[in-house]
Amino acid sequence: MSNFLQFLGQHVTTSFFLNPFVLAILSAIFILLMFKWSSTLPSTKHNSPPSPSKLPIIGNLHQLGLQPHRSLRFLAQRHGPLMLLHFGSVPTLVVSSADAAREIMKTHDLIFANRPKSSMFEKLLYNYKDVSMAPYGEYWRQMKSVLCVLHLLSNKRVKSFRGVREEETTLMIQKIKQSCYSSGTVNLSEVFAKLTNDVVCRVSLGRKYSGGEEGGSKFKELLGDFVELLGIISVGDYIPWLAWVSRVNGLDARTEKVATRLDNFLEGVLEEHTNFQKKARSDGHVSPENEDQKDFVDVLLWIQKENVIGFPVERASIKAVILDVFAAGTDTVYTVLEWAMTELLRHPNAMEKVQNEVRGISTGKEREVTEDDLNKMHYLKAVIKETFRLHPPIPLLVPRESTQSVKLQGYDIAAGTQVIVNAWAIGRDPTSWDEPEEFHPERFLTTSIDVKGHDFELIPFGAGRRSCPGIPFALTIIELVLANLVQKFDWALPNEASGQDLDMSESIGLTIHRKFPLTAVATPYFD
Ligand code: HEM
Repeated sequence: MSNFLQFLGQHVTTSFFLNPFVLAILSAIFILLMFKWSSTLPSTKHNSPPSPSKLPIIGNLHQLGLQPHRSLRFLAQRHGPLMLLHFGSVPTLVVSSADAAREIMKTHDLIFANRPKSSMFEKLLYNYKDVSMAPYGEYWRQMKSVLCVLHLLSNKRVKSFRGVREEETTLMIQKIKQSCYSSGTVNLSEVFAKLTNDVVCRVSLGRKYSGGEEGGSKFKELLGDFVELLGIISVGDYIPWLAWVSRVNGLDARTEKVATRLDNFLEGVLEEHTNFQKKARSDGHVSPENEDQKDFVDVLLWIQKENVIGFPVERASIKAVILDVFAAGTDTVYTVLEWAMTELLRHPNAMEKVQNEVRGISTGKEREVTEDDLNKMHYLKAVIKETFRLHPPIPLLVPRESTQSVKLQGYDIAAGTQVIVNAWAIGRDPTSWDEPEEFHPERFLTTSIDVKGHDFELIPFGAGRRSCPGIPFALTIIELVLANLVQKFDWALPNEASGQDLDMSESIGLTIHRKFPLTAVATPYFD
């Protein structure tokens, strides 16, 4: 054996390797091995989406301005529908076309199903125990599909609140009539804010907490603080070593105070419900017929007690879900009503058409618009869609985050990239819409495009796994209120102003409503 090795050592190294045929084979094997090795290395050529130039430390934060949806559209017009920005140290992909949004929310929906962390949401929503900001995973899946979609926001449950919607709409109409007779004008923004707040309070907590009722003004003020804080970005989220700023400027203390006050309030509500249920049981008043009178807290406590969904629901989860409903369901609905009436006042032709349609359909003895009539009101629905297109209440939707690297339209997107979809810019994209800046509800009479997340040109409620579960809840109340307003009154602007004089400035924050309240003159139609 040792002789053989010696032989190899002497001869194979010389004559064998000098053989041209062996040399050719060895070279081919070497090239193949090199090719295979290089293809297993991470690609050094990373094709990032185009980026505007950035500043040290803050990145592109200075380019967001007070109205980020407008600033980001401006940047996208120069850099393209997929654009990579840096918010401090956080890479942020900005999506500004229907095609790019489809890639994120449909083709690669699973990869983009996470939400980025936010210290504000963490503190206010019980460490992400809610649905909207919960990280993607089993907890979120159970809470959303079983709890939200099946038990709280199902069509059946939404229908069960029909009485609440109709009562509150009637009260709103009475209030408008009173305003007409007393001052001649109506502050519609105030009317819509009260209406949505009262409906959401009754549906979720079982009773109203607005001015006049017990604890009302305190809760309203607290809710205002809560929604305002959700719209504030804590600097430490984007520049971690500056997290101390929120401690020094009082933001942390304010957030903790609001979180504690909200928790005390919700504890009181839960206690009240538990005592009420105990009493009802001991009085023998619990029966399946009561199902229709259950509010969200009742349903959640029942699910917790009976272990209906197969996993334990913590008390913190119940409180976080209730806060989600307030955060997601009040300002958004009120905003749509405010912009819809603004646009109708600016466009008398559209106002006349929608009035004729609604008055023509609800002609019964009582002349009441009922929810059964709404499906026949195609122009009304077109007005609402057009309002969503021009004024999506949350113009940049709710941010997503990628959980793994992915290629999008030829660009490499790294895992952990924050994603912002500019639904406002997509709704005004001239490649998808004719005369995109014009309010033109007729465009929806000849197309099947809807707001429900299947048509990426119009995605005010998002799309895919993380899309909004509150669409039936929101649309039913918006349609009912708008139909009643245009049926029961003729509308004009104060001092005979023309619609085109109406100030269209937008507020700042997460939900974009009018900067100045909408005031109008209402003349009762039937009196
Ligand atoms: C006009 C009214 C509303 C608008 C424009 C709206 C819009 C949105 C948007 C843009 C998202 C994020 C979607 C995504 O990431 O793809 C969302 C999520 C959500 N919305 Fe709404 N929403 C409205 C009403 C409501 C209502 C009334 C409720 C409940 C009563 C609700 C509950 C939620 C929840 C729980 C989520 C989180 C879903 C998840 O992360 O899986 N929303 N909404």
